Amino acid sequence: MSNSDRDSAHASDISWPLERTENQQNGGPRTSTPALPSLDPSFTVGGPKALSSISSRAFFLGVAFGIMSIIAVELAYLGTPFWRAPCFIATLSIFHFLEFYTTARYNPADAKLSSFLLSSNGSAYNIAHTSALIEFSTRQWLLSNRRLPWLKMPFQLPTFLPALPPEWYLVLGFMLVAVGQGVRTAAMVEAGKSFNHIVQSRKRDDHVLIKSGIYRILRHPSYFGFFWWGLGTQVLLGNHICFWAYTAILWKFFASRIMKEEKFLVKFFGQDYVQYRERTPVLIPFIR
Ligand SMILES: C[S@@+](CC[C@H](N)C(=O)[O-])C[C@H]1O[C@@H](n2cnc3c(N)ncnc32)[C@H](O)[C@@H]1O
Repeated sequence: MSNSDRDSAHASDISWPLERTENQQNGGPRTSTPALPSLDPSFTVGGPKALSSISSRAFFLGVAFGIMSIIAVELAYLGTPFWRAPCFIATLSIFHFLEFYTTARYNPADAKLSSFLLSSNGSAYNIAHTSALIEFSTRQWLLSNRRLPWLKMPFQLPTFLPALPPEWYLVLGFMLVAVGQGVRTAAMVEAGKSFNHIVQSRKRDDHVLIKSGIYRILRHPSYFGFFWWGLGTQVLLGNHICFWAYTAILWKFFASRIMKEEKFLVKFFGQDYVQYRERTPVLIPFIR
């Protein structure tokens, strides 16, 4: 068989249905394509793994990250501290994208729409981030009005209004956000199939005790990461009220979650977990 014969034989294998019909009408070779395997309904519209919804959320987060980063850089260039607000939204976009991406890459069987943690975090989560933006914007607006006396203020400015935090505070904020995000992602990578956004009350066959990588240093690295990331965002914004509110709410949430989670881990892994717990810290203040 010459090269051109081989090419035309191959071409007929992948021909479209219309061409195949013409082939058959002309008495050409009969070809048939195997039927497509039926699609798991969870991947279709409305399902928990709907591919269209997953792609649109990833697109939305990418666009939000891009636009917010450009605005933040522009505002910083213009010398206004308002750049911190779009920077905060950009860090949120990265966080939510990485929650899904890391699950899809290292624990694909568990990857679903809710892995973005966009709507499954409850109203407290949304209220917290909205409050952070409100506190920041209000304070910045009041401060900028104080610097522009020709702007008529509708009320007397409070004299206790805190000024913007110093530069080193900003560096600390960036470091907390970067370290927190890095540690959380590293934990999800290391734990792989054993990582689940929902605390498991029954041991799955593929659930193994992870004591390696970042888990060698920290007992709950993904919680450690989220705790310090959350506080870092408030340091970055220079928020005073939300910083303490985030500290209290996150601390209470993780203290109770760790206690509940460890009861199950002791049930799953027995002495192995008890010994691991003894020698590995959490590094969230006052959680042993
Ligand atoms: C959201 S993940 C958080 C994991 C861990 N607490 C952390 O902060 O990195 C929750 C799931 O991880 C599992 N898990 C927690 N620590 C684990 C470990 N060292 N090895 C294996 N599974 C673990 C729990 O059983 C639970 O189902």
